[in-house]
Amino acid sequence: MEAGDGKEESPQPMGLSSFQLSEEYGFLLPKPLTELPPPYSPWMDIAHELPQLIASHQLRARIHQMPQLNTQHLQGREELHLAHLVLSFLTMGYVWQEGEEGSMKVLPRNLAVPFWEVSQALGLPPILTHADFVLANWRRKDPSGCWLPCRNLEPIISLPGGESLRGFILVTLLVEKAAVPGIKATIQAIHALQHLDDERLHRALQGLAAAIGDMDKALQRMHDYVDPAVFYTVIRIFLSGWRDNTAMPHGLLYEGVSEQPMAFSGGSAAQSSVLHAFDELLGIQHSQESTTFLHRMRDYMPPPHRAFIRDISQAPSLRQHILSSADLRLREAFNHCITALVDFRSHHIAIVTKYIAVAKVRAGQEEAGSIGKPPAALEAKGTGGSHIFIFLKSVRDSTREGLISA
Ligand code: HEM
Repeated sequence: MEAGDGKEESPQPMGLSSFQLSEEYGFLLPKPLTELPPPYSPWMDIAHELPQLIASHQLRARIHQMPQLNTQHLQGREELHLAHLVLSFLTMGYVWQEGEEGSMKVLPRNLAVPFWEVSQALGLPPILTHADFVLANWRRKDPSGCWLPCRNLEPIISLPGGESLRGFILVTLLVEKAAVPGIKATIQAIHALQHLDDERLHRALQGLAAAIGDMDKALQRMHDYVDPAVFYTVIRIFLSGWRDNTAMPHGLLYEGVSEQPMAFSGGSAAQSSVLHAFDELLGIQHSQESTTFLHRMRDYMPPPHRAFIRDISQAPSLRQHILSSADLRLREAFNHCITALVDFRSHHIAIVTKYIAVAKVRAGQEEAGSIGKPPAALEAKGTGGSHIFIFLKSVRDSTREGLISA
C-alpha cells in the first residue's frame, strides 16, 4: 500500500485499484456486465430461466443439450466474472435440482470444462462463491437511478426462492456497500500507522466504527426481505457445496477436467473479504479451528482481495501501537471498533438462529414437502461447511477478547 499524498481523508485510488477495489463500491464489482457476447447465448438463455427450469425439473435436460463452448472469446474481468456467475449458478442448479437425495455426482463436460477454464482464469474455485452470488450479481433496473432504495436493484441471475432470494442477495449487497468507508478507513489507518500520525489514525478508527455500525443496520434489513421458511427449505440447498457435506461425501466429478472427484465448500458470506480485512487490522485472534476455516474461505475470494487481506496482516500492528500509546482517545476509538464488530457478529448469530435453527424446528412441524424438503446434511452445518453455532460464537467471543482494557 502506498503512502498518502497529503489529502488526508481519501486513500490513493491507485492503492485501491491494485487490489481490484473500487472507491465507490469496495469489493463489489463496480459495473457488472449483464450479458455475454452472442456466442455465449446458450448459457445466458438457460441462466435467465433458471428458477423456472429448476421448478419444472427441466434444467438437467437443457444442460445436456447445451453445446460445449470455447471460453477463448471471453475478454476482460467483467466478461469472465459474468461467465463464472452464470456457470456457477447452472452448476448449483444441475447438482441440486432434485434435492439432496437426488444430487448429481458428475458434472457433464459441456459445463465442467468451460467452468474450469473460467475459474482458472479468475483464480476462483469451480463452484458458486460469494463473489458470484453477491459481488458480481447486481444491476440497476433504471441505469440512471440511484442505489437506494433497494427497489432499483436486482440480481442479474437468480435461483429458486423468489422475493426472498432477491432479498437475501440484495441485503448482503447492502452490507458490502455499507462497508466501503470502513475499507477506506482501514487503508487510512495503515497509512497513519506507517507515518506515526495519531490524529489521522484516530479519525480512521472513528470512520471504521461508524462503517461497521452501518453494516449492522443494513444486516437487520434481512428481517424485512427474507422469509425464514423459504430461506431454509428452498434457497439454502442451492448454496451447498461438495466438501464436508454428507450428501456428497466424495465430491463432484468434473467430467473432462479430472479423473477424480473434487471437493469444494458452498457459497457463504464467510467468503466476503470485509470482516477478514477488519479482523486483520484490529489484530483479532480467532481459535485455531475457526482460523483454519476462515483462512480456507479466503481461497474462495478473488486473488486481489485475498492479497489485500494479506497486506493488512503484514502491516505494522495497530494493536501494539495502541497498547504502547498513552493516547486514551486512540484506545477508546479502537474499542469502539471492537464493540461494533461484536454487535455485528451477535446480530448475525441472531439472524442465523432465526433463519436456520428456528426455521428447522418450524419446517419439522410443517406437513412434509409443503414448501420444499430441507437438506438434512446441512442441519448442523453452514453452507460453507462449518459447525455453525460453535464456530460463530467462538468468532464473536474472540472478537470481544480483542478489547483493550483501560
Ligand atoms: C439469512 C442470512 C444469513 C444466514 C442464514 C447466514 C449464515 C451463516 C453461517 C451458517 C455461517 C457459518 C459459515 C458457513 O459454514 O457458511 C456464516 C458465516 C458468516 N456470515 Fe453469514 N449468514 C447470513 C447473512 C450474512 C450477511 C448478510 C453477511 C454480511 C456480509 C454475513 C456474513 C458472514 C460472515 C462474515 C461469516 C463468517 C463468520 C464471521 O466472520 O463472523 N452473513 N453465516
